[in-house]
Formats: sequence, structure tokens, C-alpha cells
Amino acid sequence: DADRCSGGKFRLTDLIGELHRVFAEDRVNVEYVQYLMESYRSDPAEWLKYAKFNKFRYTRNLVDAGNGKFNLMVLCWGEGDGSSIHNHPESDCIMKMLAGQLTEVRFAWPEKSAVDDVDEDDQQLQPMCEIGRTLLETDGVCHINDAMGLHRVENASHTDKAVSLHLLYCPPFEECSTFNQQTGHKTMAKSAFWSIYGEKVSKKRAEEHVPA
Ligand SMILES: O=C(O)CCSS
Ligand SMILES: [Fe+2]
Repeated sequence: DADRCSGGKFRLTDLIGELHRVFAEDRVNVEYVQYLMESYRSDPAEWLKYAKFNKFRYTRNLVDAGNGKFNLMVLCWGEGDGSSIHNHPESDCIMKMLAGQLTEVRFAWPEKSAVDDVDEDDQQLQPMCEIGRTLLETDGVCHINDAMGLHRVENASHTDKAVSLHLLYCPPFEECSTFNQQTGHKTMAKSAFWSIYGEKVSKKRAEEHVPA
């Protein structure tokens, strides 16, 4: 585990190896997984190959498909890029900053499950706190799952890009629900990869992609 690597550096490859070992067990200790993610010190030389930006929106770049048990991803956020308000179906999401800053705002679930396109009385989503939490590279990890609520993550900087490392498990979901903040209406959204193992995904493959 990370201590064994304390003599040397706990590299991205050590993190991946240790995650494979942890997820081979029946039960996953989320505190230990958080500790492993916290133990990784960002080294751009290790993750630059995954850091592919798209000028129109943030990108999701698969680093490791975790034998189907988890996805480890590098997300690249241009200036002002942000996610929709979304959930993490049956999954835990643990994220940390590799470069730059992101702001996270959490929202309570809408009371009624305002389903797609049914003209229910609108219900604005309520942020759980006045201002978003700013995540810095020096911070620990941010952990969320559906029991904790929904969130929106964005790069509020107009001058700096941001790169974050996300661990999604079990199982890594291929789509999630996104929510309109004003109406609470829910829409399903596909969680596609911009690149896989450092290779840009062709448009064709993006449609049929299932990680190897
Ligand atoms: O997976 C996504 O696209 C959401 C990034 S914030 S956890
Ligand atoms: Fe998220």
C-alpha cells in the first residue's frame, strides 16, 4: 500500500496497482481508497499523456478501467468549463486536483423525482451551501455519492485550466442523471470518454466504446 511506497514515490502506477488489489477484495474500504487517492502526489510527467483538452467542454480521459470494478480518469477543464448538476448512480466518486482549482457546489435531490418532460410544477434545486467549495491541489480528496446529494463541478478561473483525477466505482457508470437547476427536471446523460489510455477516441468508437 502507500506506506510500502513511502520509501520511494507513490507513483500513479503504484496507485493503480494498489486500487486493483483493493478492488479484488469483496468489500471495499472507502476510507482506505480515499487515503490512497490522497497519498498520490500530482506529478504532471505521469498524467500529461492523459490530459487532452477540448476547446468546447471539459473532457473525461480514461486512465484505467479497473477490471470493470472502477474507472480512474483524468478530467481536463478549460477556463470557465463546468459540468451539469449530476448524480453518481450506485457509485462513489472520489476526486482530487492535479492542477489548477475547481469549485464544487452540492445540491439536495429534488423532492419529487421530476421526470423527463412531464410538466410537473417546477422545483428549483437548492444548493446545500451559500458558496461552492474550492478544491485546491494541496487539498485532500472530495468524496460524493447519491446518499450525499448532487453536485456541479466547474473551473471558475478565466485564466487557468484545471486537471482533476476522478475515481468512480462500483460499477463505473456509463450514464448519469443531469438536473436543470431552475426546474429540477432530470435528463439522462451519457458519460463518454474523450480519450482512452492516452489515445483520443475516434467519433465512431465513442458511440460503441466499452473499456477493454
Ligand atoms: O464524470 C463526469 O463527467 C462528472 C465530473 S464531476 S465528478
Ligand atoms: Fe460528479
